[in-house]
Amino acid sequence: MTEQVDVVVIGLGVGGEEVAGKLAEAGLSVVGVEAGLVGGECPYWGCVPTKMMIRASGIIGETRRAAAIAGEASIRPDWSLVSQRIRAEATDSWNDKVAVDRFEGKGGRFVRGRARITGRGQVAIEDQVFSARGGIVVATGTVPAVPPISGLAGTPYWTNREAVATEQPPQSLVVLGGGAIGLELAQVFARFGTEVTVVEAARHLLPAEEPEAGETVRTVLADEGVAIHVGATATGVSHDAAGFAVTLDDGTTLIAERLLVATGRRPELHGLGLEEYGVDVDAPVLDVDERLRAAEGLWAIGDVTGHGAFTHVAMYQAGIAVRDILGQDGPAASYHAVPRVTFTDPEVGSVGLTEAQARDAGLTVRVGSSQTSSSARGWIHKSGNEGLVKLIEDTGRGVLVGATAVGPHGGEVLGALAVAVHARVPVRELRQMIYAYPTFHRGIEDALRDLQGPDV
Ligand SMILES: Cc1cc2nc3c(=O)[nH]c(=O)nc-3n(C[C@H](O)[C@H](O)[C@H](O)COP(=O)(O)OP(=O)(O)OC[C@H]3O[C@@H](n4cnc5c(N)ncnc54)[C@H](O)[C@@H]3O)c2cc1C
Ligand SMILES: NC(=O)c1ccc[n+]([C@@H]2O[C@H](COP(=O)([O-])OP(=O)(O)OC[C@H]3O[C@@H](n4cnc5c(N)ncnc54)[C@H](O)[C@@H]3O)[C@@H](O)[C@H]2O)c1
Repeated sequence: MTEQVDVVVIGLGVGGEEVAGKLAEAGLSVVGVEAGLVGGECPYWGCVPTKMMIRASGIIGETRRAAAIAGEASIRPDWSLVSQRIRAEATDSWNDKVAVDRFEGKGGRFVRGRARITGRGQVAIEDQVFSARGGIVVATGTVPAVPPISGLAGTPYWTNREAVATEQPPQSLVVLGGGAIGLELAQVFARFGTEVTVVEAARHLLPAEEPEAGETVRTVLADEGVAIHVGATATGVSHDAAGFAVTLDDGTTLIAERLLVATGRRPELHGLGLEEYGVDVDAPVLDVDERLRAAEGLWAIGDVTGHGAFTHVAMYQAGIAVRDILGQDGPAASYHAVPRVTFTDPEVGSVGLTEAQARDAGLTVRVGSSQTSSSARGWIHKSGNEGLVKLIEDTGRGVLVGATAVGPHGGEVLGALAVAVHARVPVRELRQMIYAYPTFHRGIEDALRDLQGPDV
């Protein structure tokens, strides 16, 4: 028996849950299908629990900075507080009943299982089949991209999921990948007493960011005792009762109790039945237009679309897809000012293009930067004041096309920069603004002064 409905949403992570809930509230008959937990990666294994871990490790970091400023302080890190908080407050011990009830309370119909498109407008979950006259929304997210390193497959390596669920920090940990996941978790575990080694294949940590950002984080992590290998490739992994041995291309062998693989994430397009819509399932991402349409009657949102694997991008796209499905007007998707924050200490906030990306795009750029430690607030802050602001101006238009804020509250300083890049505020306007004294965001004014050359 095939049931007729308006829309089927495949995957109820942050993006799919938002679309399905909003469409149900608008009065459509909506089926939401989820193979795992409603809410997806962010609340159960991603943003929320990792930021709880970071909140705790941040207190440890600040306590260790106290001596030079406020007096001797000591702290005995207790992981059980973090582990219990993740279970009690973030994940309900990985139970999504509240989220399922919330969706059903909006009038949605929930189906647990793995969905597959079996024809245009048709979705099957085992022997349940739905015909969606209004269309299908794919919001299936990503899975960890595990590199094909000899010996790795079949070992009990961690991804973010095991790292979040662990009830005690390991004695020692090798982190493969110096991106957002790798560095956030490396600093957390190091501050809780784990001996951590990071292995990053690129020349800098956080290679998607400005090199200065990665270098600043590298210095701070190294000072905190994290061993860092950049430009290093793992050539082999083995595991026995004693733990992991990871061999690098320079012959070094790293020994650790645990191995965290944090080498990126990728959409899984196979097995969804997307061929029914002529989609190339070997492509790296599910391509969508500015209305989030992947084909006639098929929408896709969130990480699967490859426009930035962030909760705020999934939510932003959800809003546009909902409007389009409901036939409402509104602005099309634009990605010229996607903000992103890596919540290390110091935080790395950035928006838009890096200097290299702007030059590669053929823009004529001016670059200005300032060091947090040279600002009044950074000097007052003292320990833990490593950071910078870097601005990328397109001189042709006299606007910022990219910016980075590294430092204490770098992700909050980013707010002002995101407005400037998003709204294309002229640089000459930014220079006439008044910046409150003594804030970290006054570093923006210093960096504007550093932009060399005449104003347009
Ligand atoms: C450790 C970590 C930390 C992060 N921290 C941040 C952060 O601080 N800030 C931020 O903005 N982002 C962060 N992210 C990224 C954020 O979690 C993702 O961008 C977000 O979850 C994407 O939402 P989504 O709905 O696209 O996909 P997901 O949340 O991945 O949800 C997709 C859902 O689809 C389901 N699914 C897949 N295939 C099927 C199928 N065939 N049938 C039914 N269901 C299916 C999956 O089970 C899953 O629940 C972090 C990610 C990780 C891993
Ligand atoms: N604060 C946040 O917003 C936040 C936090 C965590 C994750 N995320 C999202 O999740 C996504 C995935 O995170 P991630 O850290 O896994 O990916 P990432 O792409 O940010 O970083 C992966 C890193 O691994 C390196 N790498 C790849 N293969 C390697 C190998 N074989 N050996 C050594 N290094 C290797 C890459 O050069 C890169 O630096 C991020 O891109 C981000 O969008 C966001």
